[in-house]
Formats: sequence, C-alpha cells, structure tokens
Amino acid sequence: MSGPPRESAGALGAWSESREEPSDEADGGRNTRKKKKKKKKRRRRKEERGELELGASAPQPPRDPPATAEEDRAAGDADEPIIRGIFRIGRRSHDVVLTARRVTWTPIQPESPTGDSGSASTEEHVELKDVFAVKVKRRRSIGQQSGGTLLGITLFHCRRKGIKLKDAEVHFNNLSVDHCEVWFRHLKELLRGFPNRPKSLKVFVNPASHKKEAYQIYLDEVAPLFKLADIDANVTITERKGHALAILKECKLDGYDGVVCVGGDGSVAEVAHGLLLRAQMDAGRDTDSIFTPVQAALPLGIIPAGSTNVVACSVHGIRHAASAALHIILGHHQPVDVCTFSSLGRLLRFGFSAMFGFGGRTLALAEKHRWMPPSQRRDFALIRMLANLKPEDCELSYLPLRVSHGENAEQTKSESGKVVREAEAADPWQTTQGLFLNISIMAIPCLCSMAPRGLAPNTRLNNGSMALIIARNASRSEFIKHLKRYSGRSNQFSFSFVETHTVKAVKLRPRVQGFWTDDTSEDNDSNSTPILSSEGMYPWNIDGDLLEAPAEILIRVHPELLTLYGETVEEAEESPVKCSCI
Ligand SMILES: Nc1ncnc2c1ncn2[C@@H]1O[C@H](COP(=O)(O)OP(=O)(O)OP(=O)(O)O)[C@@H](O)[C@H]1O
Repeated sequence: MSGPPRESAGALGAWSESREEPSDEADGGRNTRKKKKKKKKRRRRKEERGELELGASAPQPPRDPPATAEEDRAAGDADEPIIRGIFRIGRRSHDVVLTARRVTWTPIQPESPTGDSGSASTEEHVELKDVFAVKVKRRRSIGQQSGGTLLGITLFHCRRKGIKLKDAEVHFNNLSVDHCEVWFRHLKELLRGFPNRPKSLKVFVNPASHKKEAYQIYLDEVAPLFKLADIDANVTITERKGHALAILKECKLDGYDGVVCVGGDGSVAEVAHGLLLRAQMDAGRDTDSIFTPVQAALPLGIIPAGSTNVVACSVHGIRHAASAALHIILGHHQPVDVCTFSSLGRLLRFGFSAMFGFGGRTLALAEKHRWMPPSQRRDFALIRMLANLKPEDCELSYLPLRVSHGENAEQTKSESGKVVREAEAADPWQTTQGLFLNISIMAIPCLCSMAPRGLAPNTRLNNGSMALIIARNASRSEFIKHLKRYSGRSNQFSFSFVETHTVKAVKLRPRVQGFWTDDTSEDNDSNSTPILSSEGMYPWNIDGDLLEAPAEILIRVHPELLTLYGETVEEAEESPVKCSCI
C-alpha cells in the first residue's frame, strides 16, 4: 500500500473496540426485527436510487455486488469503481473508492473562501490481494457480548517490509449502519473471490523444538491472525517423534485446506514426508518399488520455530512467524520440488535435501549428545568432526540435467500438468569413485542464516533439478575455508576439490564395509583413511534429520511434488551468522 495506515500491535490486542459482522447483531426483540425489515426496505429503495453506494461526490452509477472477484476481473473492469463513499480515516474525511483490485482513499479538501484548492491531496490505497479480513467495528461496554454502537469498518491487511510481512489495519469510520453494511458486503464478496486462501487447517506443533517455545509462538503470533482471518485451526501438539506422521497416515484430510507445521526442519521433514506418503497411499502407489509419486493433496505451511529452519527460510527468506502465517492466510502457493530417497527399490522417505559424509556424521554425533542444548551440541559435533576429518570411500553416480532448447526438445510436465521447463534431455549416468569429504544433494536452495544465499545457491525451489555438490578429499584447512565461505560473498565452490552439478538423480554406494568406527579421538589426525562401517549403516543428514541407511541410496527429484505456503526468495534476509567454531 502507498501510505502508512496504523500498524496493529498484535492483530487482536490492539483492537480496543469490539467488532462483529452486521449479521451477528442480535437484539432478539420483535420490534427490532420489524424496524430492521422497514430499514431493509428503505435501504433497498435507497440502493436502487444509488444514494447509498455512491456518496454525493460520486458520479458513477451504482452496481450490483459482483458474484465473485474473479467474475469481475474476468469482465476486465478491475479498476472500475464498484462503490464509493465518505469515511473518516484518522481525523479527516476521505473519499473512498472500492474497485475489484483495491480500496483507494483521498482526503476531502475543505473549500476555502478564496477558492484556493489548498495543498494537493495524497491518495492512498490498499490492494485487496493483501487484505485478509474485514470486520465491523463497534463500541461495546465491558461485558457486552453483542450489539453496541457501530463505528465503521476495519480492513486488516498485510504490509511488506523487505521480505517480512506484517499485519496492519485501516479504520474506515462512519456511523451509518446502512453505509457500512453495503461496504462490508462488497468487501466480503470480493475477498471470497481470492483462490487458495484456507478456511480450515490442520496444525502440528512440536513443543520440543528449539527452546521449547513453538507452542507459545503459535499462540502469540499465529493463532490471533488465523482467528482474524476466520480460519478454523485443528491443533495437535505432538508428543513424540513420529506422532505427526502417524496422524497424517490415518486422519481424514478432506475437511482441511492445508496443513501447518510449527517447528524446525526435523518437524517439517516429518510432516512433508507424512503428507506425501499419505498421497501415495491414497493413490494406491506401491512405495516398495520404483514409482512415480503423486502430488500431496494439501499445501504445507511452515511456522519457523526450530533451531534450524532451512525449509521455512527458503520460502519466506526470514525466520519470522507472522510472515509465515500471513503467507498461509493470503494463500501464497509456492510449488516445490521434492526428492525421494530409496534403497534396494524401497522408499525410505521424501525430503528436500541430504548430506552424506561430513554433514551426515556431524549430525549423527550431535544426536548422540541430545542432552546438550541444540547450538552447543551442533558446535561440539562440528569441532569434533573437523578435528578428525575423514573422507568417505564411495562410488557416486549421477544423472545430469542438460537443458536444450532445440526443435526436438521435449516438454517436461509436472504431475499438475504444468510445463516446468522448456526442454531437457538426460545424459546417461556418470560415475565417479574415490574419497569424498562431503556430498550434498539439494532440491531447494536451502537458505539459512549460516548461508544467506543458500547451501545450494544454484538451484531453485521448482526448477525440476537438484544441486549435487561434491567436496573431494582435501586438507582440513582447505575444507574449513570452503565451509566458511557459505556465510560470506565469496564463491564457496571455487576450490579445486569442489564440484557442482545440476542433476535429476544420484546414486551413492559406500565402497568399504569393514568395521564401524565412531573414533573421534584427537590424536588421530590422518584424514586420508576413510571411515569404515561394520554394520553397513551410513548416517545421512536428510533435512536435518538423521537417517541411518544401508548400502546404496538412490535419490530422485520430482518436480513440484509439494506446494508450500510462501514464495520464491533470492536471498535470506536474516543477519548472516558465522559459525562461531570455525
Ligand atoms: N513432543 C516431542 N518430543 C520430542 N521430540 C519431538 C516431539 N514432537 C516431535 N518431535 C521430533 O523432534 C524432532 C526435532 O524437531 P524440530 O526440528 O522441530 O526442532 P529443532 O529444535 O529444530 O530440532 P533440531 O535441533 O533437531 O533440528 C523432529 O524430528 C520431531 O519429529
């Protein structure tokens, strides 16, 4: 919007006057009903004469309210005034115009006796695509449940500050019930025309995330906005790992418009996996064989409340619960590519990103020290693994993605049927083997405060490919330099031991199966001896969740398999955090 309407200090809290919709007004008395009937008649007659819809200053003819905003837009008159009237906004009277696209208001200049027009009046507006609630504003005495003196109507909308979204409100004051009711009706009707805005959500809150404040974040920053937007939220506070997954496998999802996860990456990964697994079950897909997955039935909203929030940051650009809630409320849909991780033909899980080698082993070590606070155990594991840096001996195959724009180019379609790339052709599998310090496979950019441009800056949320980042064996100091560059501006990939590829699939097979060692003793500083595993289990870091996987893993990308609430973000707006320990 162009001007600064008063920002709400927590959408509900700042609302000192009571509010309700006109239809909720209840006095119960017969006389009142009669009066209402008469009033209605009078109003209808007035409407017919155009006296209500258009103020004295409005030359436009009255119009019927649009059946839906889309119909109106389709008629190509999105900028045609639908209704016009006078409201007080702040201390001044304003000429207010509603179109299918926006509400615009201009201060009414008092005519001066000298005929001067005075200073130029500034027009302000709010786009309806940013408006998420309209309420009737009334003054009620303490304890009064209904009725009350009507004061006007209030629009609640979303304001952008960089990539941060904030809720704000504009009060349109007018004591005429008829006037306000007509405006209210039109606004409600127009808002109903926006697609994707959820009315009912299934919410999972992980109370154990980060500093155990996820539920409080939900109560303070999200629930009030959902209430304002008339969203019905069914909340489950998860009791253990796997709880959300178990519910998603069995619960009825028909009544919901979306699923929301309040937590960190581990919780998001579990809910995303659950939603996608449920979609495969409903579609009768056999996940014990190579299969083409179907899209998740519902979009997923992420309220960041964890110690790592890479997925949330990739679609919001910031760890900010209110921004995330507003993306959900306004129905901002962002299709996202998702990977399947399978072994011996069986699906292990769905996910957005994976790390093998240093990334996997560091997480495995951190998980063994769960009793430590999250940041402490992460730093501890990082230092221990760097001190004992060892490569993995494995065979790595990948299917590169080659984009061609020639005549023979095929069109690739996502499961939704949308063309996701102009053309591409896959080269045959390429295979390399040797010692690797770390292998990252990422279907989304993975923005975070440690890497504002992303752990995989060369990939996009829905470009139908994955970034494969290979760090071959190198000295500890070179590897640390490579890691440090993620938080800065220098290219983290400009090292001779680092390779990046754009791929459709990756196969990774650890080559040595000797004995397991979790030996991280400081005196062993040789980083040329590969890590051996006796149990044939290798730790993978999949979206911050530990997966102990046997043998060969196949990772395939599936374009736009899941829709997240959010949008494409180029760079995280988090203040960059340098890892304190390297
Ligand atoms: N009530 C619970 N108690 C313990 N763990 C839970 C509970 N509910 C869910 N979990 C699990 O906790 C794990 C970590 O949660 P989440 O990622 O939200 O928090 P986090 O602080 O970012 O954690 P991490 O530091 O492990 O990334 C998830 O795998 C989730 O399944």
